[in-house]
Amino acid sequence: MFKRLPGDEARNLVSTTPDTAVVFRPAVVSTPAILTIVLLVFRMLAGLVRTIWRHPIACAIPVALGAAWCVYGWPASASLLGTVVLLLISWAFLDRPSFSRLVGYRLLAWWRFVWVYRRHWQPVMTVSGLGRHIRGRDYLPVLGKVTCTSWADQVTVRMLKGQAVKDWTDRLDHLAQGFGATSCRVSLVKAGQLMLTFPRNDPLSQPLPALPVHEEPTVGPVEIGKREDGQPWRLKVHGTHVLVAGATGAGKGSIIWSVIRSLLPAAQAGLVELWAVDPKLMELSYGRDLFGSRYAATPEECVDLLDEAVCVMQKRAARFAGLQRSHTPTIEDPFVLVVVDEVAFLTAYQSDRQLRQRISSALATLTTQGRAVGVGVLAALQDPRKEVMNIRNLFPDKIALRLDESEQVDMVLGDGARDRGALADHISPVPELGAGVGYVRLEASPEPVRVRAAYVTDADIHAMVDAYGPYGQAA
Ligand SMILES: Nc1ncnc2c1ncn2[C@@H]1O[C@H](COP(=O)(O)OP(=O)(O)OP(=O)(O)O)[C@@H](O)[C@H]1O
Repeated sequence: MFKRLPGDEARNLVSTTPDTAVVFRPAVVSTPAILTIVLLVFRMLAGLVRTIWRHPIACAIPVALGAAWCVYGWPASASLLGTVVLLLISWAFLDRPSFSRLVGYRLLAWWRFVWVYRRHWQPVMTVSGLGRHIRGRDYLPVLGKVTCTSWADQVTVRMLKGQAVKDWTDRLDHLAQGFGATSCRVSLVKAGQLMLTFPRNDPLSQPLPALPVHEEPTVGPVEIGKREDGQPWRLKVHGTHVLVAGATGAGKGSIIWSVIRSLLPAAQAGLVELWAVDPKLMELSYGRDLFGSRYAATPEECVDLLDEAVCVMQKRAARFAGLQRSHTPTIEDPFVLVVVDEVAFLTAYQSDRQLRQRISSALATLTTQGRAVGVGVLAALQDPRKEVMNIRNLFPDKIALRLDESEQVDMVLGDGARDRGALADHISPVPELGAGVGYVRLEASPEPVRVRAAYVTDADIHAMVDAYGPYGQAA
């Protein structure tokens, strides 16, 4: 691609007569005009066919208007145009979602393609270093299709040969600023092709109220909030263990309470048992009656409760051995969810070494062997460093809420998560804007997804205790 051009040889010439200028004249072969014209006409025709093929309706409208003008005169054409506009406006008023999907977002995508991305493509690529300017020629990544959703623009890009995804993830800020967005995310579509996501607005900027409790008992995945793409955020709790990491005030409580809230009907039906380990004596004590006797606060109580969970797990494992490899919740063998608020109080900050070791080993046993027999752990943690939580990798699912340092993002979500756009250290510390907002990795994709948990208020917890408290007493 970057073959040396004949002109470059001039600099390698050695002249034996220094006073004589070396003049290099490359041979010029003139292309016949007819060939250039044929090529241009062919390109125009190909472009026309491609446009008609891709946008048949958008092309049909100006053709019909033009035909009406020619055949019946301009008044007919103008009234046809007015009718089309009126129909579109009525459609937009009557059925906004279908109008947006079929017309609105397509028009917006076309406009953003022309006005934002194509217009700024060359300067952004060159300045950010993603394009190359070599010997007078620009080599730029190819801008593909632009698709608009309710909250973001998705832009497909063909990378330059030899570029890596990392070249792009290293320049997220350049891309976001260059195209006037607040952030940018990069995902690989297929070899050599990327999708850039530029949010246009933030659908998670408003706190979400607590979600209604569905009467139907379910062990999950349980709905606990909203994803950035507008879909419900469902968290798997049965058959896994979940670690929620977030700085103080990040909203860990909203995830814990949203999970508990959605499991209450199943708990009432006897399919789930909620066990609470609350060393901070703050978060879970608020709905203490929901846990009945399975509530522990002092370090001694906590270790006893965790040991009891290990005991339940081991008894089940002994019964299931050779008979079944996965757990289905039943009244005899309900799903046991051990909720631990601020797990570091029990592991890193516990001064009694013996207790600390017992707690760590109980947690490690539960997280390595519990999920197949229906014992899960949902733990919250402020500081995800290894010194504080050396078993964090035993939790298959992790949620990164607002974190203090950028390095902590990869500690929670795995290597490269921050490069791919999980900017958990950029989440606002203002509770209304950022509490409960975080990033998760869904099973189907390595790309981090931005989410917000619904906020379960103190009044909601009281109402939950009133409605489902008897379950706790009975447990
Ligand atoms: N999902 C949410 N949406 C909106 N606001 C929230 C949400 N979750 C929490 N908040 C607000 O943020 C404040 C702090 O939340 P919370 O106590 O759950 O944080 P935390 O991460 O548990 O902090 P800590 O570790 O200090 O206990 C709450 O008092 C509430 O006002």
